[in-house]
Amino acid sequence: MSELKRYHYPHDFTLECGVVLPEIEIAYHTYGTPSAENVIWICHALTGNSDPADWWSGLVGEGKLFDTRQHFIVCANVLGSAYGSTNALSVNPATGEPYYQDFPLITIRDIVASLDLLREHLGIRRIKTLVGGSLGGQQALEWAIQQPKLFDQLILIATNARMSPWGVAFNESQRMAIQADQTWQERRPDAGLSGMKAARATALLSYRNPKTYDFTQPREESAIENFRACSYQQYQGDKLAARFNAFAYWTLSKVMDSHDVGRNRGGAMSALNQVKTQTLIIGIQSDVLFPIEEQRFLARYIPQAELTEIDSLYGHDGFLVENELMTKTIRTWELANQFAPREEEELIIRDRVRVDVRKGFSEYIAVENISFVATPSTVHLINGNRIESENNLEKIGQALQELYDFAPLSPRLPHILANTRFVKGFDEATNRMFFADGRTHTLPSFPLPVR
Ligand SMILES: CC(=O)SCCNC(=O)CCNC(=O)[C@H](O)C(C)(C)COP(=O)(O)OP(=O)(O)OC[C@H]1O[C@@H](n2cnc3c(N)ncnc32)[C@H](O)[C@@H]1OP(=O)(O)O
Ligand SMILES: N[C@@H](CCO)C(=O)O
Repeated sequence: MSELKRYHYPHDFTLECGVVLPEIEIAYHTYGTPSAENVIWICHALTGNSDPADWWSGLVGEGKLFDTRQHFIVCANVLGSAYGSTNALSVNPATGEPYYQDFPLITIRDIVASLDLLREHLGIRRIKTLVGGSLGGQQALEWAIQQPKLFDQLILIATNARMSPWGVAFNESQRMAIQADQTWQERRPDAGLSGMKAARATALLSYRNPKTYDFTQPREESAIENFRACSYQQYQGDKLAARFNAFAYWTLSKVMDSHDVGRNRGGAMSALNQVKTQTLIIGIQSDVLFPIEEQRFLARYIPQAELTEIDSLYGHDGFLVENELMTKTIRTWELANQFAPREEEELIIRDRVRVDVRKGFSEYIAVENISFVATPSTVHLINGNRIESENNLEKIGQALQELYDFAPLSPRLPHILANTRFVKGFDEATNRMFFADGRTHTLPSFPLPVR
């Protein structure tokens, strides 16, 4: 657990829309002790808060991917949100009353400006990893464009370079639900709350997909009304209403709409090209709100980007739910990053890795069993066996996991694995690996115990 902290910035804060907030407050959490090299900055999504150990508990905590014992983890609540930073319910110093409907238009760039103020306040000069999903990814991307030298690693999950017309339309439909609430123009904290419930229920349709509902809300055989899916939608509206407000929902949906990294920068491609950080992009194939094409677009135009596409029953919300998959994907990428190739190698290796081997390599980590993938259709095992396949590495991985006990693997294995992207050859007789730079490494021979 970590306490909510507050940073008060007592100066004019000029928003992109031209409005000046006379002061702002940023609510934030930190975990761990800072050093020059251990800062991880997490950006939260639409209804998240500044405590990632709360909403991303599968990834943030002791011994987890973002290990609070090793890293200094920072997360700030975004301007306009309901969780402590300046928002529509804050008192407007000019009037002595809450802003309510007068709260101005906020953009991702405004949020990033506030994050950067907090960074300076905390004395952070270098951020090892900047990570965010959805609206969090939009912030992370914008920040990495503005300050390409500040970050070592950038992880963008289920996000995009600019909000699509489809996404804007979803948000507008949700705002229409809020507007239809007769209380919406009233100046009180719970104005528009019923409308927000309908908005959340609508949003759920974009965070999930038909398969999610088939699986989690199956139709009752004999029912002719009051289906499971109905009470689920109602419940989700109520659940958000218990922790959020319509003003914050309205503000942040507009933040999302205005997101376009290409604005006043000659377009998105040119903006993405300004990212100089090693970047991992994770897309969810079943995401209907931030479709996979949007992450492919990011990967195409961010110079040092890797794209991993994952499958999740949960669609867009997969980034909040698929902890194991996220952990494995990010760990794999981080390991490989420790051995960045020289530029001329990069061309050759990346081509091969991207198209063929890389997928296998990722799967290796995911299933913790394949020593390396020599060709797209041949998997070499640590015990010297070999499996031929039609490049269906996932199936092989599953089969292997059922067959072998991988517990006794060498502690040096991660190092070896990280090098596999440079492997040029493997001699099965001697267990020797030949690297692109001429080095060799002999794998320990451990006949793995068969389960
Ligand atoms: C821990 C926190 O509250 S974090 C607070 C900050 N929130 C955030 O950061 C936002 C990010 N989080 C989210 O958006 C969500 O929490 C997610 C996506 C991670 C998970 O969504 P959830 O709503 O928890 O999961 P899911 O869609 O499976 O719904 C489960 C809930 O619906 C209820 N439910 C499921 N089916 C039905 C149904 N047919 N009728 C009524 N209720 C139903 C379940 O009982 C469960 O209730 P509970 O949350 O009170 O335990
Ligand atoms: N479930 C997420 C959706 C937006 O990414 C949230 O409520 O923040």
